[in-house]
Parts: sequence; structure tokens; C-alpha cells
Amino acid sequence: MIEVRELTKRYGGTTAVDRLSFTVRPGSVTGFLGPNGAGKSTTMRIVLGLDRPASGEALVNGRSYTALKRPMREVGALLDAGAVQGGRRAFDHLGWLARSNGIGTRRVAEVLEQVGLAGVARKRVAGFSLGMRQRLGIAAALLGDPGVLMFDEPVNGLDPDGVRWIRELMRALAAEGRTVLVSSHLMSEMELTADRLVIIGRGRLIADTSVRELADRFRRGVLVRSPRPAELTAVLAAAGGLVESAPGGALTVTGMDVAAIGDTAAAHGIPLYEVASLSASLEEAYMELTAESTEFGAVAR
Ligand SMILES: Nc1ncnc2c1ncn2[C@@H]1O[C@H](COP(=O)(O)OP(=O)(O)OP(=O)(O)O)[C@@H](O)[C@H]1O
Repeated sequence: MIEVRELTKRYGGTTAVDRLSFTVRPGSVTGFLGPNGAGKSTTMRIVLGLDRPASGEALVNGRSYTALKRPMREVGALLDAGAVQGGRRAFDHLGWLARSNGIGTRRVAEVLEQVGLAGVARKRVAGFSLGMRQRLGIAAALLGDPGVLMFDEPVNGLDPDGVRWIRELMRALAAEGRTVLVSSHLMSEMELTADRLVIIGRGRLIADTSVRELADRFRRGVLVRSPRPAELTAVLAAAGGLVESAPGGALTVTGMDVAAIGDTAAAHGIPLYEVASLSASLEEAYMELTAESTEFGAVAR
């Protein structure tokens, strides 16, 4: 579990993280979303003890990172895949990490296998593609078999196969009961990967929600098509729905769900040709929620 409580971090005059609180629970993938500069990386760095907050705290399994006895066995992270020294061989890089954390070298072969790099274990990292470096960074995160995992923009620059591989890995790690926090500035990516979303803008919490709740919150009513629109309008209005006419002779209904509309129409013997829930795309919901917090958004005149 990751708990962020009233976290604040300033860089000179910039407040990168502003009294931010949220909890990331085990068993699901939590997307950490926000426009560029929202404070995602800063928050993750603080969780990992790489930066100190001005106030507030970030806890992993109830403790601050610096108080963890065997940190790599509690939390693993991929922050910057480019950070590995190019001259090192993949196996040696992980072997060194394992040894300095009291982890047996047998585990190195296991994680290399898990991320699909077993065949290049003895090759120098300098010759690795971005996708291979990303996999190596993930292998390092998995080395201590930690229950908590954090990935900062893990799909950046990857090809579709790499993206799908990372997505499936995250979901598998969560299904094993681990806590998985993955940052992105793209809702389209999170929509396919995450169950829960923590959305921030300008260092502040905007939403802490499940993907489903967010979709429900931005539901735009139900589109209904019937050969007897006037009668249908009357019975739906009597049942508490707000009915408006839509292009092409259809109706949009708010205040009633699809089942209630279907039942009401059936009870009055009115045929329905179409009943469709209208929801804003999650992308639209995200744009709406973060419109005021994008760093370099277009200024409306
Ligand atoms: N070391 C630093 N020194 C000065 N300012 C910093 C530093 N690190 C981050 N910032 C500032 O803090 C704010 C939050 O940055 P952060 O990198 O945490 O955002 P982010 O959500 O991860 O963005 P991105 O998606 O662009 O990586 C930004 O305004 C950034 O310019």
C-alpha cells in the first residue's frame, strides 16, 4: 500500500506538489494521471525517498522509505530507464543491484527471463534499444519481488508490442495482489490498463476514482429511438425522466437508466428501436477535469 498524506514539495517559487493526499491499494492497477508538470514524478521520487517533502509524508506499507529495512523487497520502481550505465552488461547491472541488497543472484536470471531479456543477459546495455532498457529497468524493479511497484511513464517511446507487454505485466502484477501505481499523461493509455485513477493537476488532487465511476460521472444520458416518440415522451416524463428531442427524431433522456426506460416503454406497449447510454469518452472527462491545470494550455480569447 502507498499512502500520500498532505504532501507538499516546492522548488524555489514553484509548488510542484500541493497538499496532495491519496492511497494506492493492493490488487489493482492505479493510474497516476496528470498533464505535464502536474507533479507525478516528484510525488514518486518522494515515495522512494529520493526527494524530501516540505511537509506531509509518503508511506510504503505504513513506513517512510528511509525507515524500510529491506526497501527493494518492499517497493520496486521504474523511474528513468535511461539511467543505467551503458558499459555494463545487463546481468552484471542486476547482479550488482542484487548483491548490494542482499538478494541472491539466482533471482537475476529469473527476472531477466520474466522480462524477456534472458537471451541478451551478457550484452552491454549501450547496445540496447529503448524497449530493452525499459525491460531492464522493470527487471530491476522486480528484483526484490516487492509487493509495491511504481512505474513512471513506462510506455513512453515504446512500439505497440512493448506497450501491450507492459500493460499485461501491470495487470498480472496487480492480479497477484501487488500494489501497482503507473503514471501517464495519457488517459487513452490508462483506460486500457488501470482500474483506479488518481488524477492530479498543478500538484493538487483533482480526482481519486475508479475508471467506472469516472465514466458514470460523465454520462450524458440515454439516447432512445421509437416509432411513437410523443407517447414515449409522455410516459417517460411521467416516470420522472427529463426528455429532450435529439437529431433524427431520437430522444435523449436523463434521470432514468437504460433498464428503467426499457421497462417503462414495455409497460405501455411502446416499441423501442434503439436504447443507448451516452457517455463522454474518458478522454473528454480527463480534458474537462484538467483543463484549468495544464501548464501550457491554449489561452481562450
Ligand atoms: N528538480 C527540479 N527543480 C526545479 N523544478 C522542478 C524539479 N523537478 C520538478 N520541478 C517542477 O515541478 C513541477 C512538477 O514536475 P514533475 O516532473 O513532478 O511533473 P510530472 O507530472 O511528472 O510531469 P511530466 O509528465 O512532464 O513528467 C514542474 O513545474 C517542474 O518544472
